[in-house]
Amino acid sequence: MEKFYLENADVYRALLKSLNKTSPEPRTPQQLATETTSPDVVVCARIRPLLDEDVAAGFPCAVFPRVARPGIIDIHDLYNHPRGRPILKSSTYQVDRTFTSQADTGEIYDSLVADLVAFASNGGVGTLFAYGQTGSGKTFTISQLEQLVAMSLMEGNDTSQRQVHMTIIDLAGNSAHDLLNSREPISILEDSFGATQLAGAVEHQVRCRDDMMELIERAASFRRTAPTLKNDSSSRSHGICRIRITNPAAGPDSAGLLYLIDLAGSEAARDVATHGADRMRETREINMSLSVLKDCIRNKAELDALASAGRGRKSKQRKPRVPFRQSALTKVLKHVFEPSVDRACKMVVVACINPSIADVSPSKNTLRYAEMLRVTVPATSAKVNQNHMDPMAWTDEQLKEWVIDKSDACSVGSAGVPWAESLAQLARLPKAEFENKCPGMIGFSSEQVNFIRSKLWQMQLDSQHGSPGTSLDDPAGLDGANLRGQRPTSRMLTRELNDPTTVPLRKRLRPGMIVSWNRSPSSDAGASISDGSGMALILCPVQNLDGTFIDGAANVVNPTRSVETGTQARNSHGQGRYLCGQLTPGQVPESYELSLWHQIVIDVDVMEKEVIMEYDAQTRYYYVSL
Ligand SMILES: Nc1ncnc2c1ncn2[C@@H]1O[C@H](COP(=O)(O)OP(=O)(O)OP(=O)(O)O)[C@@H](O)[C@H]1O
Repeated sequence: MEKFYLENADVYRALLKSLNKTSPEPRTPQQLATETTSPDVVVCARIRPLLDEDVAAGFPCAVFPRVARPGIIDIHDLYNHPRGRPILKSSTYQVDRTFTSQADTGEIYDSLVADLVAFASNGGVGTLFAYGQTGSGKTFTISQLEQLVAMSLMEGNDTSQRQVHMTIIDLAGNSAHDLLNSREPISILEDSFGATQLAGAVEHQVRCRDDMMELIERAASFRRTAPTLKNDSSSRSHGICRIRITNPAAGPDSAGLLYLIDLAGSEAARDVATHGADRMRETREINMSLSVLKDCIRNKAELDALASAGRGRKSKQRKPRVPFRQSALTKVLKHVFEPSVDRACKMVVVACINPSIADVSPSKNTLRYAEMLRVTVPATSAKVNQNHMDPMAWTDEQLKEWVIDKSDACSVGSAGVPWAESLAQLARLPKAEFENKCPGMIGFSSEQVNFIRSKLWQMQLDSQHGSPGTSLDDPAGLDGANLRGQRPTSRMLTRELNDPTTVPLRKRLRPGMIVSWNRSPSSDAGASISDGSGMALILCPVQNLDGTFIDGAANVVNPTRSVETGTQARNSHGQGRYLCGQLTPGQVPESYELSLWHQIVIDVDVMEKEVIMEYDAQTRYYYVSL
């Protein structure tokens, strides 16, 4: 085939010239107007330049990214027509971003990886995969990105506060080796807590950029020498660099992970032809692990999209399964793929392409694989879901409008809203990153940022649980006044910060809401409950109770009488009274414990306001967040 390409190189160039004038618009994968690609998985292609040896061999370039349509790539192959002159066979592929042969690795870093680093620094899990055939530039890309990551991680402003640990391994089939420890074999095990452990791998703490560079270089030298030791294993193994970033000041929950992965690639047909049985088995194993990886990336993105749309629990739609246990590679990446681990994850896939016509076939395979990783999810648009109360259903424009309205009092115009993320992404950011993004970029105080975040979640929860204040006829609900063009003044914003809702409390009461309440001095209810916290979690309206029952203070509760106020209920159905669980002060300052066994009936008349609290899984206490 190579001989055919070389003999017909001039014919090929002439055909390309005529194609520019007459070729029809190539077909691109269709996407419905109501769909979008997953915001958490970005798939891009990097086309490396033709190397000197490619040029010397005389193979022309066959891969052409479209200038006017970023993300679309044409591959023009030369087909040996049995009855006449060779003809062009063109195929078109679509990815999210294309980096042409002129783009340097810094451009990839700035547009895709810098975000992942910030994300991991704030407690998220960021993963970058480089994929492509042998010689397409995976190692070139990953090693330069590792150096740029080292520079940005170790030269940032807050290096004194964070701790960075690094592990680099390579994985061939089921056998793994520590590249920072003389290729010592390691095991991939699941511990009794279900976490994947790289047993035997040494995790190195890095304190400065030089430390990190030295480790990167050490790992690279072990990969580089491997081909002579182990039959070209550099291209037949997955190279995994794991960077764990912790910030002791922010607590154990703040630990983030950044994975930079140089995937074993598909091989050119000319290389496969000379393979023996062992090498063919290796190739099969690689293909299997890449196929499992594809399923994991796709299904995880679909699961996340379902969760973002708030349909995870209710929908009867079959939930995609993430088969991460089916290969050693995805087992190592359990943090990324396990659905039960509700960690925010972002992925970037760089498909590396060799542009030479001699390699069109593997280049097409790489781009086909890249296209399969682009997951189409329902667009979070108002057209798809008309529930205005659910911020997850807003378009980016609606989110920005809402934030601009909120930020009016801070003199920030539309240009000041910098988020590239959709709300679905934004709301799922780790809290620290959400806060990092907001105040620095749009001039909000930390109190205002907290308010915005709490409010977004409050609105989303309201919309899912169908709270009394939510209706399509009254989309204003909690915030309609501001969304409908009435610009908030700083006084309004301050008032909202104190009282986060503009709809009366009694209209918004719902199970799960925490309220503060004022116990009347005449009340005997709760007398036996030590030190009432003045806060309670609403369980259900009293009228939902069946007959009388005994509360936590041994009072007999009758749906028609109020235990708390001791007065007759406003009507015979017991409306206006709620069975609540008490929140009592915890051991840690400013923490509260939910005591469900301390149940009490509270009249709405003595409820003061909603309190937004956050649950901390480590201490098992609630903390007031607003
Ligand atoms: N963007 C680029 N600009 C210049 N040279 C490049 C670029 N990408 C790759 N190269 C060169 O191409 C050659 C092959 O690249 P590299 O070793 O990174 O490929 P690979 O896909 O990792 O291969 P393998 O799978 O065999 O490890 C190297 O000589 C590298 O310097």
